[in-house]
Amino acid sequence: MFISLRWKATLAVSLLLAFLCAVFFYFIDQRASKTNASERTEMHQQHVGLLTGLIEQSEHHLQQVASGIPEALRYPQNSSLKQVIDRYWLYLQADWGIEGISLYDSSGTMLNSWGSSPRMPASVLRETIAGVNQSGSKISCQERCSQSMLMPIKGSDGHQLIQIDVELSQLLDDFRRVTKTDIGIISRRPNIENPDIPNWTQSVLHLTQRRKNLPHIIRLSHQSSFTDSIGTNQTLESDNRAYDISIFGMPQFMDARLSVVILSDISKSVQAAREAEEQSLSQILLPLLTGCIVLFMMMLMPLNRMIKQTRIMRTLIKGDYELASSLIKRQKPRRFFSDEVDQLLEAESELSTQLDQLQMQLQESTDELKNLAMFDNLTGLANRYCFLKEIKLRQRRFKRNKTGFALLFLDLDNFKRINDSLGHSAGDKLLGIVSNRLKSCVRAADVVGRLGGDEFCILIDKVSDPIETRSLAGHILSTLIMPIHIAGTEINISASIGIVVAPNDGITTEELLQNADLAMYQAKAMGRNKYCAFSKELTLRAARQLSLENELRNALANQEFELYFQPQVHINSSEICGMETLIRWQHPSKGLQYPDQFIDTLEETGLIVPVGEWILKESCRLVSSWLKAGLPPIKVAVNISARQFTDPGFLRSVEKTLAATGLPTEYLELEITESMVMGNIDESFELLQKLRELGVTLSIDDFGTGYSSLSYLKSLPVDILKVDRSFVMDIPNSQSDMEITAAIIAMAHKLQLKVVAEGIENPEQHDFLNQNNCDYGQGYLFAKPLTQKELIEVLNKQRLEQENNSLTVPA
Ligand SMILES: Nc1nc2c(ncn2[C@@H]2O[C@@H]3COP(=O)(O)O[C@H]4[C@@H](O)[C@H](n5cnc6c(=O)[nH]c(N)nc65)O[C@@H]4COP(=O)(O)O[C@H]3[C@H]2O)c(=O)[nH]1
Repeated sequence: MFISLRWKATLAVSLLLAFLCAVFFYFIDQRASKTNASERTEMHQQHVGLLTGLIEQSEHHLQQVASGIPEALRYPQNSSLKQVIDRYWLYLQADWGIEGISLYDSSGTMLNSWGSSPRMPASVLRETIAGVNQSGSKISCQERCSQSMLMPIKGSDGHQLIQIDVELSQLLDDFRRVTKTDIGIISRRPNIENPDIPNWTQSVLHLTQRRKNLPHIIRLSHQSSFTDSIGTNQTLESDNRAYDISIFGMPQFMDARLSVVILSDISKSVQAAREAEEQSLSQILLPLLTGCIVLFMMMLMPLNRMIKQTRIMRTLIKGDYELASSLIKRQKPRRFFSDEVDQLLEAESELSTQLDQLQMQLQESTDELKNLAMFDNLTGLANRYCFLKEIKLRQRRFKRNKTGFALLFLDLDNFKRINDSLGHSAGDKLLGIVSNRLKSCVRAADVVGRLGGDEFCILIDKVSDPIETRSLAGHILSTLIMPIHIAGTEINISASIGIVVAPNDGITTEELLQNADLAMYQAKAMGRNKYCAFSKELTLRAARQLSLENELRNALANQEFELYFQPQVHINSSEICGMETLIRWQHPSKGLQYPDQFIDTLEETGLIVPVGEWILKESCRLVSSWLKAGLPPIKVAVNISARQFTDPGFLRSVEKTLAATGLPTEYLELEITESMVMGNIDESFELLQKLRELGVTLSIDDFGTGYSSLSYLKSLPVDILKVDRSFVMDIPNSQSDMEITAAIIAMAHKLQLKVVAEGIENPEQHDFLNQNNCDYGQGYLFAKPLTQKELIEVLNKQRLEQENNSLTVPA
C-alpha cells in the first residue's frame, strides 16, 4: 500500500504534536489542580474561621446576656431569678434574640423555662454546677439547632444554673449572607427510619436553601461514603455547575454527633480554570500547529521534486532514456543550497547517461550478434539458422495461401581440392564469387544461403511445378562454370544441385533439406556439374548406400577384400619393374566389386583407414614372401588415401608394417595425390621427408588433374610422377594431351623425377611415350590387374624368359 511521504511526515508530526499537547496538558492540569486545591483549602479555612468567629460572637452575645442577670437581681432587691427573667423575657426575646431560658437548681432539676430551650444532658448540668465545665456555649440540635450557654448564678433562693439559648439558624444565615455559601448541620447519628440522605442513612438537621442543596448532598453520597467525605473537600458537578462540599466537625462548639456541611458554588472558578487551560492549550497548540503546517509546506516542494524523480526512475526502468534525459534536463539541479534531492538528481543524470551508453553498446552488440546469427560472415548470405527460419516462414505461408516453394541444394564440385591446392584465402574468394553469381541468378524475393563449407541453398518462392526450378538450376550451373580468375590463376568450378519442391518432397524442414541433399549427391554421382530433382527412387538408393556401408563394415572382419596387382613396365623394354596394388571386394552375393563401387564409401565412412592399413600390410607381406621364395625382386606401389595420409599414426604404421613383414624399404612405393599434399603443405612436407628417410619411394598419383603448384613440386620430396590416364587415353588423337604429356615428362626429368604413364592401352600410346622418354608404363597393353597367382605366373614367366635370353646371348 502506497502512503506518500508527506502524509507519513504529517502523521509523525501530528503524533508528536498530540504527545506534546498531552504532556503539556497534563502539566497544566496538574498545576491547575494544585492551584485549585490550595485555593479551596484556603477558602475552606476562611469559611471555618468565619464560622468560628460568628459562633464566638454569638457566644459573647450570650455571655453579655448572662452577665446582665446578676445586675438585674438587685432591682428591686431580693428579686428571684424567675421574677427577673419574667420581667425581662420579652425584652430578651425581642432585643437580644434569645430563644429560650431554663433555670435549674443545684441538683440539675429544671425549675423554670421560657421559650423553647433544648434539654441539656444531666451530666453536663452537673459538671457545670460543680465548676468542672468552663463556661462556654454548646451547639446542640433537637427539633432545631441552638447555641446554648450554661452559667451558675446565685439568686435569692440559693445557687442555681441558668441556660440561655439562641437559635443557630440566624448564625448560619449570617454566614451565608457574608460568604454567599450555603451551610448546614448533619447529624452523625444514623437515622434508619427516615433519613434525608438515604445512602448515608443520615439526617440533615439544618441547611440553608435546603430544597436546592439537599439533592447535591444526596448526589455526593453516591460518589463516596459518609466517613470518607468527612474532613475532605469533595467536588460535585451537577446541572452545569460545580460545588465544593466540605463536611467537618467543630468539637470545640458541638458534640461529636454533629458535623457542619458547607456547599460552595465554585462554578465560576472551575469555569475560569477551564478557560485558563484552554487558553494555555491554544497558546501552545497554535504555534505547534503553525509549525506543523510550515513543515508540511516546506516538505511539499522537495516531495514534489522527489515525485518527479520517481517518474524519471520509472522512465529509466522502461528504457526510455531519451525521455528520461529530457525530464532530467527540465529539473535542473540547483547550484546554491543544493540538498539530497539535487544529489539524487545528479546521480540519476549520470545513471541515465551510462544506461544510454550501455543500451547503445548493447544495441550494437545485438545487431552484431544478429548479423552473426543470421548472416554468413564470409559471403553475407543468410546462414543456416536464418535460412532454416526462412524455410519455416514459407511453410507457415503455405498453410495460408497454398503456394509451394522449392529448395536448390548446391555443393561445389571438387572444392576441397581447389581449396587445398590454391590455399584458403583463394578458396574464400572463390566462395564470395560463387555467392554473387548465385544471387545474380535468382529474384529478390528468393533467398540464397550458405549452409557451411561449399554448401549453398536457394529458396525459390511461389513454385508449384518442379520444371520451373530445373531451368533455373541449369542457368545456375552454366553461370557457375564460367572461368574465375583468382590471383592470376584461372579456375573452372562446377556444382551439383539437388532440387526439392515443398510440400511434395517433404513436410518438415529437416526432411526437405535431407531430400535435397540426397538429390545433390545423386547429381554428383551422375558425374558432377549436374542437377537432380528428388524422387522416391533416390531414397531407395540412399537406403542401398546405407546397406553398402554396413556391408563394408563387415567386409574387413570377414576377409572379403582381395588384392590385385597391376604390373608396371620399363617403357623401352616392356619388362616388369614394379606393380600397383589394387583392391577388390569379393562380395558374398554380388561377386567381385571394383574400387569405384565402394572406395568412395570407404573414404566417407573413414573405414579406409583400417582397410588401408590392411592393404599396406598385406602388400608388404606378400612381396616379402615372394622375395624370400626367390621370385625376381619387384617393387610394390600402394595407393594411400587422403584419410590415411592425414592420420597422425600413419608414419608409425608404415614403420611397424615394414618391420613386421621384413620387406626391405626400397621395395615399397607409396602413391599419394597432389591434393593430399597441398591440404597442409608444411606437415605433408615433413611427413614425406620422414617417409623418404625410411627409404620408401614416393610417387604423385593422377598428376595433372589437380591444380598443381610447380613451385611446390620442385621442392617436394618425391621420386615419381604418375601421368593421369585422362592425358594418355586420347593419344594419339588429342594433340593437346600429347603436348601436355610430353611437357610433364620433360618437366619431371628436369626435376630429377621418374615418370610413370597410366592407362596405356595401345602401341601408339606406348610408342609416343617411348619417344618422349617416359620411364615406366602401366596399362592393359602390358597387363590388367592380376590376382596373386596370375602375377606369380607372370613373374616366373619373365624370369624364365630372362634366363633364356641370357642363355642365347652370343659369347
Ligand atoms: N581403362 C583403363 N583402366 C586402367 C588401365 N590400366 C589401369 N587401369 C585402371 O586404372 C586404375 C589405376 O589406379 P588408380 O589411378 O590409382 O585409381 C584407383 C585408386 O585411386 C583406387 N584404388 C584402387 N585400389 C586401391 C587401394 O588399394 N587403395 C586405395 N586407397 N585406393 C585404391 O581406385 C582407383 C580405381 O582402381 P581400379 O578400378 O582398380 O582401376 C585401376 C586400374 O584397373 C587401362 O589401360 N585402361
